[in-house]
Amino acid sequence: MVQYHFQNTHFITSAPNIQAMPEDSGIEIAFAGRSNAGKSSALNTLTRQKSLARTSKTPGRTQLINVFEISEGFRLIDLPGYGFAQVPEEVKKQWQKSLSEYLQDRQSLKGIVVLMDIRHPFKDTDVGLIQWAVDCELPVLALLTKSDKLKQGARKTAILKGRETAKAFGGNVRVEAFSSLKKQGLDLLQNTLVGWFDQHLENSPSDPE
Ligand SMILES: Nc1nc2c(ncn2[C@@H]2O[C@H](COP(=O)(O)OP(=O)(O)OP(=O)(O)O)[C@@H](O)[C@H]2O)c(=O)[nH]1
Ligand SMILES: [Mg+2]
Repeated sequence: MVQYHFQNTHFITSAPNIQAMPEDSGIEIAFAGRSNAGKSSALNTLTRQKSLARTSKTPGRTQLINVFEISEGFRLIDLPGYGFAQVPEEVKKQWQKSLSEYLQDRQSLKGIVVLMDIRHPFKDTDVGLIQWAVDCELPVLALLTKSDKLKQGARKTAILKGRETAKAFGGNVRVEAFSSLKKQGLDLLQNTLVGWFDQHLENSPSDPE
């Protein structure tokens, strides 16, 4: 059985496009979501590292495809955030292009964590991304982030509403609350990724050992 030591995750590269990424083999799980949703923070929480992925109060911090490796052949990808208006049009175009190329062409992509602020989840682009992943038969973990920003009652309501929304996608979409600040949902995130990794190892034993 493979042990995944998330705390050993290290930075590999920041790629402007998929050509600049490591060889397309092994298993990759991508963290996607709107700018400022908490993708980089979630990666840091998952890997128990303060500043593995750069976080920022300013939306649009992650403009490149950041590649991290847990161990050989097991990678986590911090994708550029979408949906942030205050970026020059040219820059925006370039990074949306690298994002869609990555999602469409990357063979090693085996699961997507879609992060959405619990206070305003399931915006059009989120919905489009989740539906796309479901259509490609990729499993999706939808994390409602910054759950510490809501009181318990409102948090529960948001989760239930999110799960109701997720039913419409018709695929393997799980919705859970997450807080990097409070470490809420951390075990769930970790266990889900381990499940995805293990499933792919079972299906293709020639993949990484
Ligand atoms: N209260 C609270 N704030 C959070 C949490 N997670 C992230 N934040 C804050 O939200 C802001 C954005 O976080 P990032 O992790 O940089 O967001 P991102 O999705 O990587 O953003 P881009 O790289 O711009 O796409 C930062 O100010 C974080 O401190 C959380 O669980 N709770
Ligand atoms: Mg980021």
